Amino acid sequence: MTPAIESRDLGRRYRRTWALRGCTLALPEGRVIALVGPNGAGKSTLLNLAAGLLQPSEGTLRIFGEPLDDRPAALARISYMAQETALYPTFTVAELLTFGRRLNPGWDDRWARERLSRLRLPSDVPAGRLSGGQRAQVALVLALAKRPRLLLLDEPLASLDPVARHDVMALLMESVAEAGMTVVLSSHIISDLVDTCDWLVTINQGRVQVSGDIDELLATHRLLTGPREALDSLPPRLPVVAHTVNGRQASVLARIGAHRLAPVWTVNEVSLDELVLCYLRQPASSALPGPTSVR
Ligand SMILES: Nc1ncnc2c1ncn2[C@@H]1O[C@H](COP(=O)(O)OP(=O)(O)OP(=O)(O)O)[C@@H](O)[C@H]1O
Repeated sequence: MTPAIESRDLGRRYRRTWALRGCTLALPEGRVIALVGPNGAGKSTLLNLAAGLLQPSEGTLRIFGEPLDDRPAALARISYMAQETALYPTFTVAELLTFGRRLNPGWDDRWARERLSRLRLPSDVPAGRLSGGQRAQVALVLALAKRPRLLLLDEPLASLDPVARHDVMALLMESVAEAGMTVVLSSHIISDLVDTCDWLVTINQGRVQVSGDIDELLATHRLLTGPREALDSLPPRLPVVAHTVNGRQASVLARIGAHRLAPVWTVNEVSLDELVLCYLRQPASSALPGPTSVR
């Protein structure tokens, strides 16, 4: 299957600083993809490149198998909700809908109106007077009404209270189930994404560390605990993501695969939170499967 997003050695720099470098990825279509990384990791840069709002400084990027271009037909397939929810503050919700309808050939006006009224979002109030949560919901409805094949969301939950977070995610998941689109959403809080995403990308200091199916990542990573002397007995080729030594005890997060371990190790499953945290604490660790790994 052609990946939704495919990049090879993609990089973008601002003057001398590389915001993203050596990014080789193949993100499958039809998935809800979590893009996780600390502040300044390069998440927005990658999303802006995928949305066609930034040009690469090096490398290539394909969306649904085609190089990015700015023809209306190509851009119509992509919706992007940027970090600072960019709704024109003086426009009412009704005016924003009209705006969207006029600009987007595939606009689903009936769906958007029905959804806004179900969410009890007022249509005659200027966007600037809505609460942060309401603005996020309106922005998401607008992004979805375009009927995109690829939806890019840059920290859609930032600054929302728990109820608004829940409502925004519920709206998103309902729409994903209806439309079967590909969604990439960034966050630095993995717990927001655990229940919704099925593919994980971690990005750290401008580099992609992990890209993989979440179930598969959880099935292949294990947390090992044992005496510190046993560290020397670990298989030499075992991919170790991180290890810590506390007194006489060692803890190791490793991508186990078919490796056999000495019986001194206690082997436990790892949660997605723990897995992400370990990778993000070790910028040099990588478990990136190659670009051909899409199934
Ligand atoms: N317009 C710009 N000019 C100069 N440097 C920039 C610009 N935009 C981003 N950067 C730098 O590029 C790096 C990656 O930034 P980016 O916004 O992509 O990170 P991020 O992972 O989205 O961070 P956050 O979680 O804080 O939003 C950072 O070091 C940032 O300072």
